[in-house]
Amino acid sequence: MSVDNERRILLKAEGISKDYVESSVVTHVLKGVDLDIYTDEMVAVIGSSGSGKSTLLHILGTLDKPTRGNVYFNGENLFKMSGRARDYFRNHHLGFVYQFHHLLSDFTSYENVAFPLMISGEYTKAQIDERVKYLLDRVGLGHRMNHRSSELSGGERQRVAIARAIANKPMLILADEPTGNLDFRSAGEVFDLLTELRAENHCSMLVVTHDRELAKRFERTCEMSDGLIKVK
Ligand SMILES: Nc1ncnc2c1ncn2[C@@H]1O[C@H](COP(=O)(O)OP(=O)(O)OP(=O)(O)O)[C@@H](O)[C@H]1O
Repeated sequence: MSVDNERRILLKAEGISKDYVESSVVTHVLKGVDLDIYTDEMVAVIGSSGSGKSTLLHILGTLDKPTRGNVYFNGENLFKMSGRARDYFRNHHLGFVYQFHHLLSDFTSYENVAFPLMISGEYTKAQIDERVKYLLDRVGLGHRMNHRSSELSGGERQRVAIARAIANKPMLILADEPTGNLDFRSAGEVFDLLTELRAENHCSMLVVTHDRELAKRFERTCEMSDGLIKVK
């Protein structure tokens, strides 16, 4: 393996804590999580319901701020950036997949995948058209391009959501129970697709899940419990 192909740390989370305060009651959800994600790797964070997996994913994805601790991406402290720089970072380098697809239901598959490319402002209309059609074909939905997401099955919606997450060629995909809402067969197909596209794009992927069977399919699994990651 040449030096260029060696894995290096892409994302480093250090001492991440998150407290929620409601009616003067403080809940310490995360209590100092440390986590490294390397380039071109797939990691699962497993933990029971309420252990703080989604909270951690939101913080790593800069959708929420930690109470204490830092997140570095390629060595840069994400929470020391300006809000605008963080938005740019999120739009250009991260892809998100959620349990409930989060597609815009009145828009077509084509439009849902095209939006992140249009927002980035870095592609011509012809480039967007080529990429969207390629991705929808790749996830097996070339024939559903002009269907609204409300007209698709759960598995099909999740495949559109994967195409959308990968559209901008992100360096890291963050997925929150990406197969949690699907039956056994669709879940397997969606997971296979996610792993194939991740490998083709050489990006990293962090999946949070409570599904131990799913977690077995990862190169590396971390266990979240009592607000900490116990096994790295
Ligand atoms: N905005 C909030 N305000 C107050 N408490 C919150 C908030 N968001 C999450 N929590 C609490 O933080 C804890 C962790 O929630 P989180 O959604 O991160 O867990 P999870 O491991 O992803 O659970 P699940 O697998 O059920 O989705 C829960 O006890 C939840 O009630």
